[in-house]
Amino acid sequence: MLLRNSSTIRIFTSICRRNHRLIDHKLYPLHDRQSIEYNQLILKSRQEFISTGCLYLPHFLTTETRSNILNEINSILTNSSQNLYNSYVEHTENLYNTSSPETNLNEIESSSKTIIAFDQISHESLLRKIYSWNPLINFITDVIQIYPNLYPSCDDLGALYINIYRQSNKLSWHTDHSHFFVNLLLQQTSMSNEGIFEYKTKNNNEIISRTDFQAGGLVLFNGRTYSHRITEVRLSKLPRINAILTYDCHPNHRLSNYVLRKFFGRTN
Ligand SMILES: O=C(O)CCC(=O)C(=O)O
Ligand SMILES: [Fe+2]
Repeated sequence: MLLRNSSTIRIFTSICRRNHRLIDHKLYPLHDRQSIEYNQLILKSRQEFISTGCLYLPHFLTTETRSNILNEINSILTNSSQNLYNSYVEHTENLYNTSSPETNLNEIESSSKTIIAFDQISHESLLRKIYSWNPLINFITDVIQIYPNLYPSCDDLGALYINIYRQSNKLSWHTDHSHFFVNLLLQQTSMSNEGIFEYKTKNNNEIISRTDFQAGGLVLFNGRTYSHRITEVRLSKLPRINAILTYDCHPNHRLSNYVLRKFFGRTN
């Protein structure tokens, strides 16, 4: 019995250890929630998130993890590109609003990108491992401190998805429903002023342009309070690629059919 228990613990520890090696665990000791280093990281991260609405953790993924994930994505792109959804959305500043007859045409923006939905990402994918890795969920819970618990979404399409911004793609100014989104930066464009994440400060006086963002970083952003956008990719042959990880305070979170149709072009 003792033997079985200790071998179960060994297997469990080795799975956890393998997962924490996917990220730069020396810089970000998410696996060691009791440590002083972890608590210092929470204090610093929370301060950045609360004061600016944007927490940026550079070099979050190891170079190897990022390149393996990009290989996974390239194989999805070559094997199923005709099944991927090229989303084109017209929207007001609130991305999720149904446009009403009263909407002034000048207020309408448009956005376009290619999306790889959750059900198109393989079950063995490293992205899925990172998405459901409990230390990451605990870390986000500890930084945000709005909800006692966060859970991976149950949505078959929107739980975890990949955005690809190619030439002429962009995401116009908008705010989100959710208090936060988690964004893994996987590839930046080859042009320093294209496919850039920008947001407005609270009183909309200033636009912050995050030209410092690099592939491999993790971003936690308060998209409900701060209007944000991705600038157009014009000349870059290299698309901007990023993954959105959706967590919610309810364990049974799903997107509405309206949102699914709008963003994924289908409901299942
Ligand atoms: O693709 C991005 O980096 C931003 C995504 C975003 O703002 C959104 O999906 O609401
Ligand atoms: Fe957004």
